[in-house]
Amino acid sequence: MLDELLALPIDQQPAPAVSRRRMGRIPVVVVDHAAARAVVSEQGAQLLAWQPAGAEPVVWLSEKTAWTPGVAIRGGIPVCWPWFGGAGSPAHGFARTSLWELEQVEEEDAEVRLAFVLRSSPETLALWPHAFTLTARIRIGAECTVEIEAQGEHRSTGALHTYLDVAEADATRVTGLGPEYVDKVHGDAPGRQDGPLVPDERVDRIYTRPEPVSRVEDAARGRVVEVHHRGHSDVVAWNPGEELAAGMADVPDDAYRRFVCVETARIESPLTAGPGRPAVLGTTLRIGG
Ligand SMILES: O=P(O)(O)OC[C@H]1O[C@@H](O)[C@H](O)[C@@H](O)[C@@H]1O
Repeated sequence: MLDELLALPIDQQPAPAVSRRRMGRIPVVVVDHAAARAVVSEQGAQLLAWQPAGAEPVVWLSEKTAWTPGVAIRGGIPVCWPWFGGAGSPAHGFARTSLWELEQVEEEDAEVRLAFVLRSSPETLALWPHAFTLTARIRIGAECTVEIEAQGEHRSTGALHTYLDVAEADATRVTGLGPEYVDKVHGDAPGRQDGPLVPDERVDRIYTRPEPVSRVEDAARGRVVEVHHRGHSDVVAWNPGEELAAGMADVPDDAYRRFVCVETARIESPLTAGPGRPAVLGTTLRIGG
């Protein structure tokens, strides 16, 4: 998928290692730098692919993504804001299906930095009655960071909904999630985590006392990916499992075995922005030892 995106015709070249292209009618920014290759969708300011030099791709992107403007893209790191899940409509907020503005492109020796902005408009005010400026800063290099900063006067929930590519979910262990969770598969029942999470069946959990770093140990590939959380109150672990995945038009039937979502989230404790006090949520992916 990354190679396919990198091969799209170029619309514009804002920096030597950065080009703007189009996947269907969705504009995307392609980074082809010595430190890493990556693709970011201008719809949603959504990282779609990140491959540090010498490594295999780190995030999962569905090959059944529709690439239809206004329809959520399945994979990468969707920015879910200003609400998490079904707290409003559309699910996971409007940020992921809105077209953002590419505001900044900086190319350095070690990384490329992109900034995207989404501002309130009559369309967003009809869905959520608050004026806001939401900035997404994305750093692409040996590590990858996605950070959102919300300005205005409001309370919001949200998540950086990372889909991590794993060779075999059954042989994957996720640690650092903390001892307690709310189990969305079983009617929000409280649960206790003993040892690592192995996503070998449907999982939909909000971990409410997570550690600052989650580790995804992909035993089949012999790789560990660290997810460093910043500004979060919760971490969500999600995999649809076989039955749910079979009913999802944008997920190939067996693909639920090849990803696990580890999401940096603010759910139990909303993000609060005020004058001169923006609210920030960030996630950094790093290949660990
Ligand atoms: O299908 P969507 O809207 O992208 O959501 C995917 C999943 O996202 C997770 O964050 C939620 O906890 C799940 O309940 C949800 O099913």
